[in-house]
Amino acid sequence: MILLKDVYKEYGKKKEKKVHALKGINLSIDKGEIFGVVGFSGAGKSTLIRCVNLLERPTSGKVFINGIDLLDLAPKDLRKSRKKIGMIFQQYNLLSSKTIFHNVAMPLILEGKPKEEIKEKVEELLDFVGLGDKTNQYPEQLSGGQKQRVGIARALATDPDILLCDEATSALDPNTTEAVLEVLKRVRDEFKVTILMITHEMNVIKDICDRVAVMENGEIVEQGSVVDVFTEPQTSIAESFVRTVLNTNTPQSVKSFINDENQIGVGGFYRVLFKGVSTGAPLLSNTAKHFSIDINVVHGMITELQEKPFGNLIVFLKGDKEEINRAVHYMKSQGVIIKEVTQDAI
Ligand SMILES: Nc1ncnc2c1ncn2[C@@H]1O[C@H](COP(=O)(O)OP(=O)(O)OP(=O)(O)O)[C@@H](O)[C@H]1O
Repeated sequence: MILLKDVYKEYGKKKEKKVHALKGINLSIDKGEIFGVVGFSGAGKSTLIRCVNLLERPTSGKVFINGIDLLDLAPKDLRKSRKKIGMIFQQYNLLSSKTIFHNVAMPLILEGKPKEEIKEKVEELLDFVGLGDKTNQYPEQLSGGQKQRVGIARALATDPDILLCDEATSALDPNTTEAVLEVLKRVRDEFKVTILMITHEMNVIKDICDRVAVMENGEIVEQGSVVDVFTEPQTSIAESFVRTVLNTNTPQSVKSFINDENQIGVGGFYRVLFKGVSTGAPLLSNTAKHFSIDINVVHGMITELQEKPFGNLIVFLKGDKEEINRAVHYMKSQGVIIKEVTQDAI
């Protein structure tokens, strides 16, 4: 559906002033997927999303949409392909002097569609985003979340296959963000639209994305399913983003309590990750029954990822090393991920 191959983007002409905004991006996004790109300011996210519809032309590389390389197209064919790519923006980009109806109708008016067809389509879209009663109002009369829903309705007017979301919820409060994300989920489910969203908010990725790529300094440094990246981030930057929403670290007050080895005894700290079904099993009590070890739960959290439970526990396994190894082996066989960690890493 969306395929970026070795995409580079340089800004600036003079050698000493060149900015290498994208340095060889390879990305493949499937039809009907919600794909998130996260990164700090300046990582290259906006440049990346703007290269997908050629608002920015890559310096080199290829951009395939539905198997067609956009960079090979003549201007007329490019305009046609672009109609299949909708976009929504952080600042909504609505026309303040036009009504909500007119804002959503604009792409269809520009296409020269008949009035009746436009009316039917716009009303249907405004109903879809829950703003059927706002048709005659003006953007300034709406809240931020409502404006963004108008932006979504406008982007859907040309029946796109792809929706690009550029920090679409960054200006919104958490409740409004949730409502807009719900609409985006329905856009994917009901219209089968593929969604590429860039954000610096990891909670947005957690709430609606199927897969995520982490960008740093013009490169994708990590990508994978949301469950994999959240549960086992491979890079420190991915880990720091994950920590902004899943605080798996043991609070300092608990850490100082267990600082004294005499209090905890001989053994080791382990991080236990439960994904999906394994979250419901009474694993710790079974392990304590079967092996001569004590299990002390130091810290724990349970949340939901991709509508499945995910648990992260820090435990101290106390006892004979051989017995602990056998217990760890048993827990692994029950489908959890368990790793010994140093006291500093809990
Ligand atoms: N039109 C431009 N001309 C020159 N440099 C640019 C231009 N647009 C972006 N850049 C530079 O390219 C790099 C990547 O910028 P980009 O806006 O893509 O990052 P970003 O991750 O989207 O950041 P933010 O979250 O702050 O928008 C930055 O160093 C930026 O200064």
